[in-house]
Amino acid sequence: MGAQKFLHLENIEKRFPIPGKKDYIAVTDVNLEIKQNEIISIIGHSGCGKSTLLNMISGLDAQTDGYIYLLGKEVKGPGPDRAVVFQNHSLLPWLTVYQNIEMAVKKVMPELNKQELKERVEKFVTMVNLDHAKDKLPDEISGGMKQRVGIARALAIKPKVLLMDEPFGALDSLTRANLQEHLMRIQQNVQNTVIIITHDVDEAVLLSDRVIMMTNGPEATIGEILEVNLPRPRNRVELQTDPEYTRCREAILSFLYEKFAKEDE
Ligand SMILES: Nc1ncnc2c1ncn2[C@@H]1O[C@H](COP(=O)(O)OP(=O)(O)OP(=O)(O)O)[C@@H](O)[C@H]1O
Repeated sequence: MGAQKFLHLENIEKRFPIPGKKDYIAVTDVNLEIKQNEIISIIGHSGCGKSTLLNMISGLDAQTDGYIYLLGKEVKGPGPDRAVVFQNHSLLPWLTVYQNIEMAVKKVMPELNKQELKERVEKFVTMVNLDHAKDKLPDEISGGMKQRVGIARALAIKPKVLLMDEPFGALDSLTRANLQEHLMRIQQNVQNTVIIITHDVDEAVLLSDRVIMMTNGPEATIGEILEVNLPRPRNRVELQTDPEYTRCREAILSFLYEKFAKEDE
């Protein structure tokens, strides 16, 4: 028997029933193997099934055909081994930054004693540089800070896979760059497997080891997979003149705007 695969998607299909009509086949024939500690991004035009795919990996939705395995075990629903960060920070407004993270850790790691719990929460508050804001409520901090809390909360439960659905999509470009830096730095520390959905070509190249490019729906599937052979840590300014960066950017742009251009975007 070969080595166990980390995360494996096999012949995934998702159909949505449409009342009175034929089912809508959003994605089909998706086969993908994701390695441990790998950062991959999924890019494609609106409606190509990126969120659908992520929801199936998270277990929030079920595929209508095919299998998803995490470390050999079939994914059949949500679980703490897969944490999700959404575009709109889903923090509880009546809890402070600290308490939002604490609540998640308490739930997933009930075995921790008071001191261990405190240390764990503080470690992740510090990891996203929010020590100064730990007693603030979500309404009292900026959008970028809220998203950092979301990332800290997701990572604090020690997931095997971090799933991010356009996590920086709602932020201005400077805040977005700042969060990308946070994510890259954190990744160097915690070595998670990260799957990130993005519409942003530069973000995909900057962050990823591989970029998964989806064809347009209906019946969207993986069109091409691009390997990004850039060493880490990556510096966004230096990358601008790196031939590998340019090659990757051009490959994605050509896929999205030549091979699979979409008129209505
Ligand atoms: N519950 C549903 N019922 C019917 N069709 C659905 C449902 N959810 C999604 N779809 C359709 O499946 C396709 C894929 O949707 P999905 O949200 O995964 O795309 P996406 O690539 O994430 O889009 P965007 O980039 O705009 O967020 C779309 O055509 C969408 O309309």
